[in-house]
Amino acid sequence: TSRRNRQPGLSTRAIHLGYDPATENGALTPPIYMTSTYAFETAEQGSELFRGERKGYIYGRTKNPTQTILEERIASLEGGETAIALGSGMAAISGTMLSLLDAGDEVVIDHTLYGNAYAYFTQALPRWGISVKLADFTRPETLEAALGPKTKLVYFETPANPNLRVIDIAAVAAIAHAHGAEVVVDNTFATPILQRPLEHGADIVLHSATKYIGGHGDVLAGLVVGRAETLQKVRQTGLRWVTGATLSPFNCFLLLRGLKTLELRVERHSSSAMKVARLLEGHAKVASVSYPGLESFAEHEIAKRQMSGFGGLISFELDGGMAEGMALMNRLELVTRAVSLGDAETLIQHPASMTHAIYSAEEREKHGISDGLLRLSVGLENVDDILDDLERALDSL
Ligand SMILES: C/C=C(/N=C/c1c(COP(=O)(O)O)cnc(C)c1O)C(=O)O
Repeated sequence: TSRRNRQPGLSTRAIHLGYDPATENGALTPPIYMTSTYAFETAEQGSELFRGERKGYIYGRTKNPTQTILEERIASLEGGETAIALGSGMAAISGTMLSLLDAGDEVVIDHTLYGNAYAYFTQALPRWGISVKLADFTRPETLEAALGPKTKLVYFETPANPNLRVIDIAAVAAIAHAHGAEVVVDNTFATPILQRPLEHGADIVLHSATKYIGGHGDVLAGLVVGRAETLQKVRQTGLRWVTGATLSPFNCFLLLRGLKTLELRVERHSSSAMKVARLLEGHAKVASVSYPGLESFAEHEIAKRQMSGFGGLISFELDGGMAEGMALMNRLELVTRAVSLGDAETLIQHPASMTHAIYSAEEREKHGISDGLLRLSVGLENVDDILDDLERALDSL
């Protein structure tokens, strides 16, 4: 397309969209509005704001000018109408579900989710009369079978935490929409740089912005993107009085800062992860490697079609299973033993006893989360240093 009518790129929008320094004394970076409440010029204007007859700010729990810029930017990057920032990824999930679901509703979830998301759906929602069914979303026929007349929405992650399973968003959306169910996708692992679920038919996309979007291991946050009408419900109920899980203006500033380099960082995470995956795939001590960029990866074809890169997460297992996996983790010197992901630091963790310990052993077995599985978040260090640390530790086993 000619230069004139092309939409600005992802990084250009992440750096500039929704903020004009001229409106803030020329300040190049958006001010942090550290205020919990806003003065009304007149009593009538206050009442009009509450009635929604006037645009403006009332109170920090649901809106803040720094937060507004962040919400406009992430909505643009994901290709959605509007977005909401919340206090964590779990707040984004619970704020959305508790706004959209009522007792008696059903949801269908993929069987591989982040541990606490899995617990939320299988242990929390049923307490409020919302029934949850599981299906293997990589096999659409099992999803079809799980959908019923009361299914309000389907929920999944792709790539999924922790084994990187890739799900065909468009295929799932076609089946869900045929049954009148909405599609909610957790896009934490890929980020809008590598995939935009709304473009494939999803209705809502959400993030643990704690990860790649913050990108520096220094903020916990969640983001939800979708149609204005749906998100209004999430803001006015899920955020405002169901969870009250407000994100601080300072943390909105940290996410705005992270967004500026998101594309750059995701490209580096991905290129380094490809090299690390190749090293692991070729090492005698490694029994299996799951990385969407490997030809050997089960859903490599879908990943190639659906994603513009393969991300920074790798999961793998050693011949010696869990015991050898724990030994490997303890012998690493640069790679850091820690949960979370998407940080500048390369992190390694053991899902079965850490992020997915909340699954029962049989659930883990059934859902492809083996006891020996390790999950590696490849960071931004010079890749040769990451490779050397892994190879030296592996060779020493
Ligand atoms: C320690 C946390 C990890 N993950 C979290 C997470 C959340 C929940 O996001 P908050 O942690 O509440 O921001 C939501 N969605 C996905 C795909 C996630 O991986 C972890 O796996 O290492």
